[in-house]
Parts: sequence; C-alpha cells; structure tokens
Amino acid sequence: MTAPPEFLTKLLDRYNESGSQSRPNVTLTFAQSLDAKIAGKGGKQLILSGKESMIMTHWMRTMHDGILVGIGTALNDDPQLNTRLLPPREPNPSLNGHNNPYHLPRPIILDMALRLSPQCKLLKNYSDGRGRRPWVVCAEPTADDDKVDWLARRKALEGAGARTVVLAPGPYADGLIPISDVLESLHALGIRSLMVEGGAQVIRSFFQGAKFVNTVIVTVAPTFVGEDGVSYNASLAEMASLLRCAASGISVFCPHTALDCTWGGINDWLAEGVLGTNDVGFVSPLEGEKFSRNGESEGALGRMVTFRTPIPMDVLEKRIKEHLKLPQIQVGYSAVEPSKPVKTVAICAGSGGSVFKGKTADVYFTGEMQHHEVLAAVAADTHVILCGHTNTERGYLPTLATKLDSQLRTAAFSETFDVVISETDKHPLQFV
Ligand SMILES: NC(=O)C1=CN([C@@H]2O[C@H](COP(=O)(O)OP(=O)(O)OC[C@H]3O[C@@H](n4cnc5c(N)ncnc54)[C@H](OP(=O)(O)O)[C@@H]3O)[C@@H](O)[C@H]2O)C=CC1
Ligand SMILES: Nc1nc(O)c(N)c(N[C@@H]2O[C@H](COP(=O)(O)O)[C@@H](O)[C@H]2O)n1
Repeated sequence: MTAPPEFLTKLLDRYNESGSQSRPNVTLTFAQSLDAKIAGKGGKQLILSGKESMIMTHWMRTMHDGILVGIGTALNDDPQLNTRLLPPREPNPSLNGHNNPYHLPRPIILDMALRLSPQCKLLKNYSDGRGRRPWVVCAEPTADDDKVDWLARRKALEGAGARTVVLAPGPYADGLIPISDVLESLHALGIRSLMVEGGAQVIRSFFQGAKFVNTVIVTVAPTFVGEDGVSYNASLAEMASLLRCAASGISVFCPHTALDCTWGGINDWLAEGVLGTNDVGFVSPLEGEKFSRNGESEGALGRMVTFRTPIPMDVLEKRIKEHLKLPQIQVGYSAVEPSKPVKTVAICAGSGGSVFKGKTADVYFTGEMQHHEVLAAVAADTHVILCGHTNTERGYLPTLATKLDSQLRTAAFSETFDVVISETDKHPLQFV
C-alpha cells in the first residue's frame, strides 16, 4: 500500500472543511486489550496492534499536524512517533524540513514539570535531521522553591533542541494542564489537526471532555491482560456483560447518544409522548442540528415541544407517566410560579442537565439532573420533570425493534433472523 487506507482519508478529510474554530481537530487513537488495558503490569509496553494496524497508525501520523503524548508515555516508552513502517521512498528535506520520507506530525509532550529526558529519542531524531523539533507543553511552577530546578530543566531541554510551550502557572485542578488550554495554545501555534496517542491519563482527560475529540480510532487486540495492566477507564467488572457477549460470539453495537439525536430516535419518541394525541404543537431541535455532506438534516441534541395553547402541568405529568409506563415521576415546580401553565418543554433522554444549560423553556423533561442543576432551574422559573435515566430510554426499544426488523428485511439479508428485546435487562434500581 503506497497511500493511506481509504477509510482514513474519508474520516480525516472532513477536518479540512471545518472553519474558524479555536481548537485543532483531534483524533484520539490507541490500542487496547479486550479488558481495556493499554499496557502491562508496571506500565510494560505491549505489542497490542497487529502489523496492519501499526501501519495504519503510521499512515495516520502522516495525516496530522501534531502528535501528542503524555510525559508518562514519553518516559516509559521513549517513543519516536515517526513513520518507519511505511513503504520506503525518497526523503524530501526541502519540502519537509527533515530527512524522513513522509510528512511527520510535530511531536508534542504534555509535561508540566519538564521531566522529559534531553537524551530521549524524539530529541535525538531531531538533532540527527530525522525528526521534527519536539514541543514540550509545560507550566511554570507556582512555588518559588521549584522554579530554579524547573528553569534548569527548561534550559537543558531547549539546549537539546526542544521548544517549550509555557502555559499560565497553575494551580490546576488535579494537577493536570486543562485540555482546553492545551488545544487553544496549539491552535494559536498553527496546529489544526492533532493525533493523541496516549497514555492512560491523557486518554482519560480527552475522554472526559468529549467535546474535544472529533474521531476515536481504537485497535482492540483479542487478548486479556488482566487486572495488573494499565487501564484508561473501565474495570473488568464494569464490562462483565460486554465480555460475556464477546465470549459467546455475540457482536455488540451500542448507538447511545446517536440514537437520542437522530430523527425518529429516542428524543422524538419522548416528544410524541409530551405532545399527546389531542394537543396541537410542534417539535423542533433543542441544540446543534447536524447536517450530512449533502445538506440533509440528520438530527440534533434534544428536542423542544411548543404547544399552540399552553396546558396545565398535571396534564403533562399524566401524559408522561402513561407514555413511559411509570407509576411515579419526580417533579420540581417553578419557585417563581408553581402553577405556571406549560407552553414549551425542553426534552433530553438520559441525563439532560448539561444540554439544558442556557435553554429557556417552561419545563425541562429528562431522566436525571444534578441537585444543583434542579435548584437553579426551578429558581429560574422552569418546572423540572425527572423520570430516571434509563426510564427515558427503555420504552423506545419496541420502536427500535420494529425499525431494525424492517431495515434488515429491506436490506434483503440472506440469513433468517429475529429481532428480540431482552427480557432480563432492566433498570438496576428498584423501589422497595
Ligand atoms: N496501547 C497504547 O496504544 C498506548 C499505551 N501507552 C501506555 O500508557 C502508559 C503511560 O500512561 P500514563 O502513565 O497514564 O501517562 P500519560 O502518557 O497519560 O501521561 C500522563 C502525564 O501527562 C501530564 N499531563 C499534563 N496535563 C495532563 C492532562 N490534562 N491530562 C493528562 N495528563 C496530563 C501529567 O504529568 P505532569 O503533571 O508531570 O505534567 C500526567 O501525569 C505506558 O505504560 C504506555 O506504554 C501509551 C500510549 C499508547
Ligand atoms: N497503535 C499502537 N499499538 C500498540 O500495540 C502500541 N503499543 C502503541 N503504542 C504507542 O506507540 C508509541 C510508540 O511509538 P513508536 O513505535 O516509538 O513510534 C507508544 O509510545 C505509544 O504511544 N500503539
């Protein structure tokens, strides 16, 4: 193969279209075992990717402006972050500024305390003309006592060829540089696309701010590392049902938020229940309507139901109970006007607190919200209806089953199949 695989170009070409944002497009990529470990005991580097997957990773490296790892990875693995697995070809130093045959992403290390070794391979490759100058993202220590050592390490790293990107001194929450600050600084320095390769702590930070990540590419090796391995997230116990499915040869596809957002998805099903059969009103996107490349609307975060004539809260409550088949729901009434009639209902399946932020509606209807989000809403004259996270999703399953059945039949599957709704899967909490 002499060019990147087509699926990568299709995925990553869309970065060229994004306009005037203040952060680079981010591809988060790593390799893990079936039990979500990315390294062995004590951080032992593991070969989890097969040859083809490693080559794919090296192609990906040619398709980004920058490649970021945490200092934990830089110290543990001493990575090169280059493209040495790609087919040989002539270097083009006048175009690339180095003797590597392919475009190399700028190596970027998150290293608040400047622990990177001046002898590391990234700096050695740069001084040998085989790599690009690494950038070390750091922050000045807050304590005067630490500054002398920090400045000495900075001098040593810069002497070895590194460029230090110094962010405002902390203190930072959890002692980590905020990812938003990192991304904004890199964007200001011309990085428009960033590949993030790990390790565990960095993956966790990028996943926590899901809005930072545009693409996730994970290689899953068909192996178990065990509890001693380095994990970025879920423990074996949390993944028990997933692993049982894998062991029985069952593939799992988990649509999650996409199924909430898509037209005809869970939020539209909730909106149907809110509108009822007698009232006149309309449903609109609550936020972030998304369009396909050819301009078709694909869905949006949440929905807003607007009634032509306002209805009383007790009518809405009854309607929601019937639609979700629930004997009880939780209601918080507006602290300003507790009996305020309802003209608009903002809807979000699951956990709606963050989606509702800044949205004006007479009612917020979702599965769960944080205590302080509820307090803020009722104080701001909004009624709140909470039905439990999974209760706002589970009732959609018969609708989904019908859709799947008809889609699979239209696709003219040669195999016979049944679409079955689980009878054992249920809400994990009960009223006692
Ligand atoms: N299988 C795979 O694909 C990969 C596996 N790995 C494995 O991962 C392991 C290393 O992971 P880990 O030890 O967690 O180290 P990381 O590489 O994730 O680096 C974490 C360090 O980066 C610095 N940092 C600064 N800001 C942040 C931030 N916002 N979020 C996260 N980190 C920040 C911190 O150090 P400081 O405060 O000093 O700045 C932090 O301790 C190794 O065993 C390696 O082999 C690594 C990459 C890929
Ligand atoms: N994709 C992938 N598969 C594995 O099995 C891995 N162990 C890693 N590790 C990452 O690659 C870095 C090493 O890069 P170089 O080979 O030195 O170029 C390592 O530091 C991890 O980031 N990746």
